[in-house]
Amino acid sequence: MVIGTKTKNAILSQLLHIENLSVGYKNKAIIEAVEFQLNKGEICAIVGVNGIGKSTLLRTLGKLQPKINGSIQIENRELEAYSPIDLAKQIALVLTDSIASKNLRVKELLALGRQPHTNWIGTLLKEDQEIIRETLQNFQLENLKDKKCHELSDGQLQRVLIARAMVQDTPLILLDEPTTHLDLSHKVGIFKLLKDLAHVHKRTVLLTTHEIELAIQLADKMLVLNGKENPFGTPQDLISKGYFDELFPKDVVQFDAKTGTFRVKN
Ligand SMILES: Nc1ncnc2c1ncn2[C@@H]1O[C@H](COP(=O)(O)OP(=O)(O)OP(=O)(O)O)[C@@H](O)[C@H]1O
Repeated sequence: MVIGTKTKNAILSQLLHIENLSVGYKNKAIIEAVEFQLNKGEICAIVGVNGIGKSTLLRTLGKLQPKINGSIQIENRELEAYSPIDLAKQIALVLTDSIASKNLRVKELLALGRQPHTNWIGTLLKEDQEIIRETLQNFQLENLKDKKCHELSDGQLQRVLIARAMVQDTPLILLDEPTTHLDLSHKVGIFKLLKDLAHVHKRTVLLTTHEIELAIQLADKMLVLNGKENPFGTPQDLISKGYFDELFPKDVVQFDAKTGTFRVKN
């Protein structure tokens, strides 16, 4: 079979390919038949009501728990085929609540992010030091670099964790609710930072969030977990097909397709 240039380019730019995926616990599926693809340099938000399975899906994509069925491919290779060290070069995981290392200083946490690229005793080469220095600068963290992580505000800690994902230098970054506990301007700040990682630094960014209105404005693609068809597409595409109208009970909130916002029903 001869593959056309267009198809070849599509395969080359595709990073994540999910087919007929079921995730859950002890072989009991919580979310089924998830299908989507993400290209290099795209940002995608996973949304859905409390308890629908957003974190479970993200953890499965990060290989923190096994899938139940279907296929997860990164760079055309099944997730199961990656060794832990190879996977750490493909995926950076940002899970705010589980940071075990809050006693570390910011610069030490960032240095840990280089681990997949350093030797077994974790010696940082000049190049690693330079990446850390540049990232501290780009994320406006220079004045915080000697602070311990437990001394940071939620917004600062979130920026540090994303910076660590950046120094890990992986094509895919997965984040579980990166804007929880933040005020609106810091939520927007984090979303814009992530959009920058995708569009400027060409990382593929996949996050779970309850900030549907921000995601509509700032994400390239969205996956709406609704427990039925779990639609995936551009925010505009999903709006025009009415998927946000059905997300919450209509007698509580109503979606306004013109403004892309939810209104409280009186
Ligand atoms: N370790 C576990 N064992 C069994 N069931 C679990 C476990 N963790 C979560 N669940 C269940 O899986 C379902 C999905 O949970 P999950 O945390 O993925 O949802 P979510 O969409 O991220 O929710 P939220 O928006 O509230 O954070 C829930 O019914 C939850 O009770």
